[in-house]
Amino acid sequence: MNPSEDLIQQCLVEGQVKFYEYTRFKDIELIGEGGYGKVYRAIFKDNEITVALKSFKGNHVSIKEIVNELKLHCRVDMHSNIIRLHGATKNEDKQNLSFTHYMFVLEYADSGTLRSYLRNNFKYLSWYDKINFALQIASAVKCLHVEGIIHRDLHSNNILVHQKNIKLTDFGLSRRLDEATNSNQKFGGVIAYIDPQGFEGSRRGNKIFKFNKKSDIYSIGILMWEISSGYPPFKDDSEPYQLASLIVDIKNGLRENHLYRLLAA
Ligand SMILES: Nc1ncnc2c1ncn2[C@@H]1O[C@H](COP(=O)(O)OP(=O)(O)OP(=O)(O)O)[C@@H](O)[C@H]1O
Repeated sequence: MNPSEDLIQQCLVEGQVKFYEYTRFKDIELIGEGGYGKVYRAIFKDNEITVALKSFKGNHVSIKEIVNELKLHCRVDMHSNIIRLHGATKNEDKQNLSFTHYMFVLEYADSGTLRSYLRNNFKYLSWYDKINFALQIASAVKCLHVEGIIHRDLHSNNILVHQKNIKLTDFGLSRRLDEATNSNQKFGGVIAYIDPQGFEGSRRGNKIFKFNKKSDIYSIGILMWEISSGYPPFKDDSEPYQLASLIVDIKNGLRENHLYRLLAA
């Protein structure tokens, strides 16, 4: 075992995360790939339950970040709108090894990301459904905040849908509030959802801007706009925004306009 894997091992030994032998899974099939690694659907042989297995690419993510995500996830693993962390497994396939072969074993969400769900189902959603989504997102984020965690990366590709219910996921960028407010933040996340104060560079007046609970609330506001309009924010196919100019425009007060979108539809 390499020394950094000790950190994960420590989480397992301390009983914070349950370990499952890889051989207890079958029908493992790739279903998605994010910036940090691959996601597989698999069946847990003991009870035939479908789960998601999340692996991590080498160089893109440090073991420290994986352990951070594991520990934060454990602290909020009791909310029905937060994807459940069942445990961890270790892929012994030596051909397929990258940085680490540990994988998270997660609850499987059967309807994909909120972004794709809205794209495919928006016309079938009632206002009751949309308000329900908004309430469930707010409730999941409230749970994080009560535990002193800020998510920092809330957007419609980090929110999954299962049986018409919200499942918040991806704590890769999340931090405990005390850590987040005591450290210089690199900002992550998807531009349109990021608290515009984060674009002020590292300084705002004489103060260094720290992402905080209100930053998550801003992202929820953007998500509510998206749920009510059915469009991803600032996505205009006829005139796509350049990233740099979008940042400047948002800094200068640009916001999405719900009425305009409805009329344009
Ligand atoms: N628990 C899950 N159940 C079902 N599908 C999932 C689950 N977790 C992830 N996926 C699918 O796998 C894809 C990749 O997920 P992942 O969290 O690795 O990346 P991402 O959020 O898209 O990107 P990044 O990690 O760079 O922010 C998702 O877009 C989703 O379609």
